[in-house]
This record gives sequence, C-alpha cells and structure tokens, in this order.
Amino acid sequence: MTLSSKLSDPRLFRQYAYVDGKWTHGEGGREEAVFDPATGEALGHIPWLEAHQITAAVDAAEAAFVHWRALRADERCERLLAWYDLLQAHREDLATLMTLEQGKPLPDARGEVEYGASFVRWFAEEGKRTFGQTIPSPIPNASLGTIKEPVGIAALITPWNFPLAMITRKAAAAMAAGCTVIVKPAGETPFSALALAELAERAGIPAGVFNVVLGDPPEVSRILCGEDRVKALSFTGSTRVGRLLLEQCANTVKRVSLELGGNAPFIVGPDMDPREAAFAAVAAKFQTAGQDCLAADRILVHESIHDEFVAHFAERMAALTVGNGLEGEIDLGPLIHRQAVEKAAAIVDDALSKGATLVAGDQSQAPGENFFMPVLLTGVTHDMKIWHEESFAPVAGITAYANDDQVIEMANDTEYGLAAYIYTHDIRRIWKIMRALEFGMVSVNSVKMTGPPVPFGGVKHSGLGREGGVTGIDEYLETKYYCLGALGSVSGS
Ligand SMILES: NC(=O)c1ccc[n+]([C@@H]2O[C@H](COP(=O)([O-])OP(=O)(O)OC[C@H]3O[C@@H](n4cnc5c(N)ncnc54)[C@H](O)[C@@H]3O)[C@@H](O)[C@H]2O)c1
Ligand SMILES: N[C@@H](CC=O)C(=O)O
Repeated sequence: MTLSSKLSDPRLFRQYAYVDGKWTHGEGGREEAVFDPATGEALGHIPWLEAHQITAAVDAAEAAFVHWRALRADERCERLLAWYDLLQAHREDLATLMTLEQGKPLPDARGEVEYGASFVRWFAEEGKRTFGQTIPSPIPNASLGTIKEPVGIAALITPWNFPLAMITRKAAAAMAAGCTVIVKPAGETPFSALALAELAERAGIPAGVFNVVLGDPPEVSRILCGEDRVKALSFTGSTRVGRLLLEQCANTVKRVSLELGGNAPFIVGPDMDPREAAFAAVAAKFQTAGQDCLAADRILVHESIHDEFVAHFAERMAALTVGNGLEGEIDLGPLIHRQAVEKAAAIVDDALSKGATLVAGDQSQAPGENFFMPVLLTGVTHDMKIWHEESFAPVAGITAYANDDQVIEMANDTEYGLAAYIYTHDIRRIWKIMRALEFGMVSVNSVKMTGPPVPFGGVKHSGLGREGGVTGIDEYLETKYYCLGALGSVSGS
C-alpha cells in the first residue's frame, strides 16, 4: 500500500523540493530515502538539490520579498489565515504523514498539527501589531520615531521530532513580519514540510514566499549561512549543530535565533502526593517517546517520599503501551532511527556501570528494531551521561535530594537551560526555586507549558531568543529610527 493511498488528498504527499512556487527535482541526481521508523520500510524519496539550486531559492525569496513586504499587514494576515484553515481542514492527512515519517502516535500527531496551526493563526494577527513609537524630541523643530521593518529573507532549519510545528512557529512569524522564508527540514521528516508548502500555495501565498529546500545538511547550511542576502537564520535542533550554524553566520552578521537542546530537571517537593507527582513525571518524561526538548531528563525527588514515588512511577510506566503510532491506544512510538536506539542503550549502560539501579525496562519486549522500551533508573548521579546529556529517549533517571538548596544546585548542574518542572504546593518553595533555576521556562505543577502566547526558549546552551508570544515576531523585524528635522516650530515637540 503506497503512502498516497493512505491519504484522502494524495497531492499532499510530495517528493520534490518547493522553490519559487515550483516542485523541483535535484539536478545532480542525488536523492535520499525516507523511512517509516516503525516498520523500516521506505516511504518515498526526496531529491538533494545542487548548490546552484539552493542559490536559486535565495533568488526566488529575494524577488518575492519586494512584493510580499509591500502588502499591508491585513493582506498578509488574510493569506496566513487561509493557510491556517487549510491546515485544520487537512489535519488527518497531515497527522498520518507525520506518524508515518516521524513515528509519533496518531493522536499526538493530530495534536502537533493543531499546535503548529495555532502559531499560524497567532502570528497572522501579531503581524498587525508591529507597532513603532513616536519619541518626544530633544532636537528643536524635529519629530522622532521608530518603524518596524522586515529583515528580509529568513533561513529556517528545523528538526525531525516536531516536523510541522517547529516550521510554522518560525515561518508564520517571519511571513507575518513581511519576510520570505527558505525552510530546510530534517531529512528524516521532509513530507510534513512539503505538505505545508502545498497548502501554502493553495492558500494564495505567492511563489517565492515559502520555499522548502532539501539536500545535504552541512552543504545547504554553508550556502544559506554564507549568503549575505539571507538576513536571518532561525534554527531548532541540537546544541551541537546550533553552535556550528552560529559560527557559519558570523561572516554575514545575520540575525540568529537558536532553539536548542534541553535537559529538564523535574523537582518533586516533600509536600507532594507521591502518586500524583509520579504520574505527572511519567507524562513529562515519555512525551514524544522522550524525543522532546521539554522531556524530564533528571527527576529529583525529596528523600522523604522517594521510595513511594519510585513505586508509583514504575506502576504508571508499566502501563505505557509501545508500538506503531498508526495503531490505536499507543503511548510511545518508535525512536527516529537505529542510532537513537543505540544512543539510548549507551546512556543506560553508562548509568548502570556507574552504580545506577535498573528498576524496570526490558528491551527484549521491544516490537521492532527502532523501538526502545521505557526504562526506569534510580540512584543517578552527576558523573553519569544521563545527568549531563540530553537522552532524547524514554529513559527516566530518578535520584533523591535532602533540601531546597541542594536540589537547586542539582537542577542547575547542566550546560542546558531550556525548561524545568517544579511540583510542590508550597508557595515560598515555588518562588525560591523558580527564581534560582537557570532555565528559560519553568512549569509549576503542570506538564503542559507551551502554546502560541508563550515566549518559548532557553538560556545557557539551550539557545538564543524566543519563539512565539509577543516577542517572537521581533526575531524577523528591524527597528528603524527616524528624525524629521527642520519642521518649523511645532507645539509639543
Ligand atoms: N528548543 C526547542 O524548541 C527544540 C524543539 C525541538 C527539538 N529541539 C532539539 O532538536 C534536537 C533533535 O532534533 P534533530 O536530531 O533533528 O537535531 P539536529 O541538530 O541533528 O538537526 C536539526 C536540523 O539541522 C540539520 N543538520 C544536522 N546536522 C547539520 C550540520 N552539520 N550542518 C547543518 N545542518 C545540520 C538537520 O538536517 C536538521 O534539519 C534535540 O536536541 C532537541 O532538544 C529543540
Ligand atoms: N515540545 C516542544 C518541542 C521540542 O521538542 C514544543 O512544544 O515546542
């Protein structure tokens, strides 16, 4: 059964790049297979564009920028809202495409389509609020002020774990600001990006405004980062690659926003109900099969409730179902590829070799070579990989702590600073710990913490800038100051 036959609208399944409003082959004959991580079967192929074709995408985005920026904000808003409506109308097909290429269970994929679409709607409206300022002038007979203007072409390089929402969270903001975009999705999950392009075209978004290029990642980024005409780079992905891209953008002094890796602590206070906290921790750990920048990587439990918490955590974890995301009632799909499984196994082996205890996790039960059964470790310590590395896998590491000062030090003991969780009902403890944590986002007594109004982003090695919220569009805007002199005497200036 072909992938197209699984869609009610087969034209959403595209196996070409999308440049200047045209579906584009690679002229060098290079291509890459895309696999269903659950079955290992090839879903299709995508071309790798040649260097001159990436440059042609910049040419197209440059030409389109002139007209796109000239539209009124409400005209851009109309087209973005049309795109939003089409994302909603095709949610089922988009979710099916996503589950097939990324592996997440269908309900999670539907949720991501909704999540991704919500950024399009949010920024469609935000684009009408790019207000400037008037400034009381210290200069005689002059009027001063500022105007917000689009930076120009934005290159957007995105990951495979949220293959649709990580694109729309960037592209919608950039396009609402009046910018044109060149998206380079992850090779593991290109079809969600290409379906976005198909629906952008149907929404009346002009050729050259939303482009999707495909190719060898280092080669593509070297071209886009080295292009002086590309004025902004927004990257979501690993800290390792984020560092590379930041360096590559230095010569052209681009606006750079980075959404990088996470290593979230999940802190449980002594006043918490152990069962309630444990069930929340399972949800925070195993979301997206642990392949989530917000996944709870280090679970820090007050010593007074540690053993009860571990028992409830193990009970809830044992009830999780692992399988093909297209099947019903699945909690965890596969990891994205075999290397991810091997990395997860290495993190577990490293922890055990350094004294951790394996409470649960039997890989012999895995239903396929890309699956990794949930693992629960206790006694995790500072010297283990699981403490410092983003596991990006369904591996939970729990350890006990004695007091608030100690848990703050433990939580901050990482180069990452994206998200952290605190579970306690003591308001003084909440305020003390939240203020002391070195993280961009802190969620108290809630696993769910994101959405379009949220300034999403991290500190330390988890990134630069914020996406979403009322500041996300600023990543794609310049502030131009003007001084209108020799106006003759005007009152109040
Ligand atoms: N902070 C956030 O909002 C957020 C959201 C989702 C994922 N992430 C992070 O993304 C990572 C998982 O995604 P991933 O595996 O796709 O990340 P990755 O860094 O391997 O790849 C991300 C993108 O960069 C490209 N890329 C890879 N190597 C490159 C290179 N050498 N030069 C240029 N481009 C290159 C990939 O093709 C992909 O498009 C995790 O670290 C996760 O925490 C962060
Ligand atoms: N779950 C995150 C994506 C990171 O992996 C989000 O909500 O943006």
